[in-house]
Amino acid sequence: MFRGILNIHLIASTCTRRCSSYVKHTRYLFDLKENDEACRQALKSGSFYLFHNLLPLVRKSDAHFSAPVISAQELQQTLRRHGQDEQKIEDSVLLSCSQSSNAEFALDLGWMEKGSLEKDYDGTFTNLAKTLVLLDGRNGPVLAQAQALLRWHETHQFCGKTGQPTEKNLSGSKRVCSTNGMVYYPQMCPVVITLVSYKNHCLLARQESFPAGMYTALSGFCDIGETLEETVRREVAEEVGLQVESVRYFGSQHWPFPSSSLMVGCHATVQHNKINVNRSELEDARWLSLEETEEALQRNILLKPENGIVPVWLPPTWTIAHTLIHAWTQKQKAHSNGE
Ligand SMILES: NC(=O)C1=CN([C@@H]2O[C@H](COP(=O)(O)OP(=O)(O)OC[C@H]3O[C@@H](n4cnc5c(N)ncnc54)[C@H](O)[C@@H]3O)[C@@H](O)[C@H]2O)C=CC1
Ligand SMILES: [Mg+2]
Repeated sequence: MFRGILNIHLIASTCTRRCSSYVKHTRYLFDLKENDEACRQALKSGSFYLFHNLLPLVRKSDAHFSAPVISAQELQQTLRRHGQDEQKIEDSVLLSCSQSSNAEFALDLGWMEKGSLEKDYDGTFTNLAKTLVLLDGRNGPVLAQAQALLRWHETHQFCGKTGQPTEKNLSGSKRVCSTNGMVYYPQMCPVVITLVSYKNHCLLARQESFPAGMYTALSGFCDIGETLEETVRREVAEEVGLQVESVRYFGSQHWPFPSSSLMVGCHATVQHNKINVNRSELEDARWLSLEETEEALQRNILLKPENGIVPVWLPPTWTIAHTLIHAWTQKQKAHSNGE
């Protein structure tokens, strides 16, 4: 009894500590977003992810990529060494801040010479679409966020109404029209990603542009006026000719392609398994058994062909596609164990 109460007390105090540090950290981030002076101070001691014309700086080791984090001091030295104005650091956009209140930014050095920057930082500015699935841990989501935000700023330099320049606030959380004061905020397109299942099989598909052997769940952009459930039903009907029976929300993730999307993951069941693949949208779609899906989950990187065929592999563990498919296998196993 005493132990039980102690445990509850410990859980409650750990939660209070964690919750209060979360709140503190969130309030600090809010201040950096809104207050130019606070952000200017944070830029002096922050950490930076570097880009060159929207290509992130990465370092390769074996088959994996990681993104180097550059300190404000290192970045200032680089700018000085190349005879550049240190004020250019203020072109950065704020990404987040660590628990120790160290702010993280992204900066596009597209106006500088690419080769010499790569030499300075012992890395390469690489196509994110090609490296994203090879990035581990936190690197994938952070570069996805950074590229999407930098791209939004690059493509929103003028007001859509007056045609006059817009100005970035220091953190990059908005742009304001220099003449009519209209405020623009970074935007994301809602996209549904749906794992369709029928009994103990799930449906995976691929587009021609995917790396060889990579399959994933069905996805599609929401049309204006649609609910998420309506998008799920329409996309499944359009892409594989099936009628959805039930839809269940699973989770979400930001995705940087083609510009910036909010991926909304759903599970859906269908009434029968006879698919009619729309070849203008998909190269292939196929039902995988629980065992086949579990094997595919173990492979989350492009593999060498076996007898001329690349085995089915799935996006990496940190993607919504992977977690959606993994959750389905867990549920199937629990179901077959009678849980
Ligand atoms: N994070 C993840 O795990 C996954 C992410 N995705 C992402 O989902 C996104 C959408 O998937 P798709 O099957 O290609 O969508 P889709 O099935 O809706 O087809 C794409 C087409 O939709 C049209 N479209 C409508 N609204 C659009 C908009 N706002 N932006 C761009 N095109 C629009 C265009 O004609 C485009 O060619 C892709 O960007 C893809 O990278 C896809 C699978 C897994
Ligand atoms: Mg699609």
